[in-house]
Amino acid sequence: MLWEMLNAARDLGRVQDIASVLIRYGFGSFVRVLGIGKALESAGKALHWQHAEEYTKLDTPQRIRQALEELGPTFIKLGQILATRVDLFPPQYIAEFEKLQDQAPPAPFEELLPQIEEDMGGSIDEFFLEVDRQPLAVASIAQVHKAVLKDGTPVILKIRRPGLRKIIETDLRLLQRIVDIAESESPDIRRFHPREVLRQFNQSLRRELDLAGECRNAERVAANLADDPNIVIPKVYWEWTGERINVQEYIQGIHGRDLEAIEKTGLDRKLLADRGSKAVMKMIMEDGFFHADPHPGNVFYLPDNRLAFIDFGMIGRLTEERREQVVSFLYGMVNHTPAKVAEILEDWSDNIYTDEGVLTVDIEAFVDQYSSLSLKDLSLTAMLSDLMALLRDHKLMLPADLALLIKAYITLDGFGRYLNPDFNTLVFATPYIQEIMLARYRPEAIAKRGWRNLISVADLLSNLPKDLRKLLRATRKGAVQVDITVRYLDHYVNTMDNAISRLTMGMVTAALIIGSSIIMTVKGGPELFGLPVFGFLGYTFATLGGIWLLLSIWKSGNNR
Ligand SMILES: Nc1ncnc2c1ncn2[C@@H]1O[C@H](COP(=O)(O)OP(=O)(O)OP(=O)(O)O)[C@@H](O)[C@H]1O
Repeated sequence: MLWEMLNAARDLGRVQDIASVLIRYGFGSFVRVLGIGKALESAGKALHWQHAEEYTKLDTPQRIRQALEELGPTFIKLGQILATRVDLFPPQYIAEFEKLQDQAPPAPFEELLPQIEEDMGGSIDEFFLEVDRQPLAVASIAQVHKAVLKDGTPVILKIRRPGLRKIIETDLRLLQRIVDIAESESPDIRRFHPREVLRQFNQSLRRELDLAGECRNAERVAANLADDPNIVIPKVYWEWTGERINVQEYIQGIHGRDLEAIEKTGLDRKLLADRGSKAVMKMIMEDGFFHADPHPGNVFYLPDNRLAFIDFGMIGRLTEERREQVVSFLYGMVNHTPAKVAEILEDWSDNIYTDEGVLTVDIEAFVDQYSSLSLKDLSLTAMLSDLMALLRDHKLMLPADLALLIKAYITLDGFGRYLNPDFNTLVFATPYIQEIMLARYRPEAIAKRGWRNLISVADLLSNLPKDLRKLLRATRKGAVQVDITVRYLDHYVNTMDNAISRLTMGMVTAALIIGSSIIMTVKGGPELFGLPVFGFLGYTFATLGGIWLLLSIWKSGNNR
C-alpha cells in the first residue's frame, strides 16, 4: 500500500519532510511502523534517525503539538480539529492542541498581490484608497491586511496564502494513507477512530479553504441575530469576495482578551459576558447554526457594551433531532434517570467494547454527583469534562457534531468566566431547554406526532415515585383538589436557585401543557363524557405528574 503512495513522485519529498519531523520529535517508531523508512530508502531517499536532544525534555502532548506546528498548515489545522475532540483526548492534550494558533511567518505582500489583482479583476488602486502592506494578523490559511475603501470605509482583506491548496491536497492524500496503515497496524490507534476524525477534518479544512464560505456563514449568523441590537457581525463586501480573498468591515473595538482596556473604557464585564453568551446560546439552541469557537480572541468589545464576533471559518450545526436528544439527555440528568442517560450515550457512540453494567454504574455516579448541585455551584465545564472522561474511559466516541457542540459550550463557558468569574452558561441554556420541552408538547407538535404522543407521556412520567401512587389514591377519594395556579408556579420560579428545580419547573409546565394539548388534539379514539378517553388519561397523568414534580420541588426546597 505504501509503495502505491510513493509511486507519485510529487509526494516523495513531502513524505520525507513529514518523516523527518516525526523522527526529530521522537516519533521514529511510528515512522517505522508505517514502513515509511523502508519505502523511502528503497526510493533512494535517506532518513536521519536521530531525534533532537531538546525534545526529550518535552512531554508527549508538547512534542505532538510542536511537530504539528512544524509540519505546516494542514497539520496545524488538524491539531485545531483534534482540540475539538474532547471526547477522545485527555485535557493535557487538548490544552496543547489549543495552542496551535496559526503562527506562520507572514507572506510578503508582493507575493500576494498578483493573486489579489487576478481575483479582483484589476489593480488594487482602482478599488482601495490604501492597503496596509504590513499584515494585521497572520494565520496558516490566510493573512489579514487592513485597507480603506475609496469612500473612506475601513475594511480588512483576508487573503489565502498562495499555493496553499496544492500543499493541502498532497498532505490530505498522505494522511489518508497514513491513517489506513496506522489503523491496520496498530489496534491502539484504532480506538481514536482515525478514519472518522480524518473524514471530519477533510470536510472542515476544505470548507475553511473557501474564504467566501466563511462570509456566507457570517451572513447567515447575522440574519439569525438581526433582532439582537447588542451583537455586530462584520459586513461582507461581496463584490471583491471569492474563494481566495474576502473583504469585510473592519471592526474597531477592544480585542477580546484586553481586560485592561475594558476596565479603562468603563465597559461592563458582566454585561458583556451575558450578552455574548446569550447570542451564542441562541445560535446553538434556537438556530442550530453556531460559531464553533467562541473564545475571547474571536470577539471585539464595542461602545455601549455591544460585542462583535469574527471568524466564522468553523461552524457547528445542530439538527432538530440532535437538539431533542441533547434535551432528553439533560432531562435524564435532572430527573435522575441514569438508565436514560446511559441509553442516550450508547445511542450516540459506536460502543462495541464497553461493559454496559460498568457503564451504567459510572453514569449513576456521574448523575448523582451533578443532579444535586445548586445552579451557582454547578460548573458546566466541570460536568462536561467529567462526562468526556467517562466517555474516554469507556472508549465511547461521540458523533463529530456533538463533540463540536460540547467543545463550543466549554469554550463559551470559558469566555463568560474570563469576563466574569461568577458566570454560568447554564443560566442561558435553561430557558431554551424549558422552551424545547414545552415545544415538544405544543398542540401542533403533538398533532404532528399523532398517537405516538401517548408514548411520550408515558416516557415522561415513567419514573413516578411512591408519592404519586399515594396521590392517585388520595385523588380517587377526593382528598386532593387539583389547583395549580400560575401564581403558585411563579412563587417557585422566583424563590428557587436550584438548577434542577428550575429545569423541573419547565417539566411541570410541560406536563400541564401536555394534558391540555392532548385533550385538544387527540381525535378519533374512544370517548367518555364527550372527551377523548386517551386525551383524558393523558391529561390526568400529566396533571398528576405536574403535582408530583411540584412535590419534589417542595421536598427538595425543604431538604436544603
Ligand atoms: N473584521 C475584522 N475587523 C478587525 N480585525 C479583524 C477582523 N477580522 C479579523 N481580524 C483580525 O485578524 C485576526 C485573524 O482573523 P481570523 O481569526 O478571522 O483569521 P483566521 O485565519 O481564522 O485565524 P485563526 O485560524 O487564528 O482563527 C483576528 O484575530 C483579528 O485581530
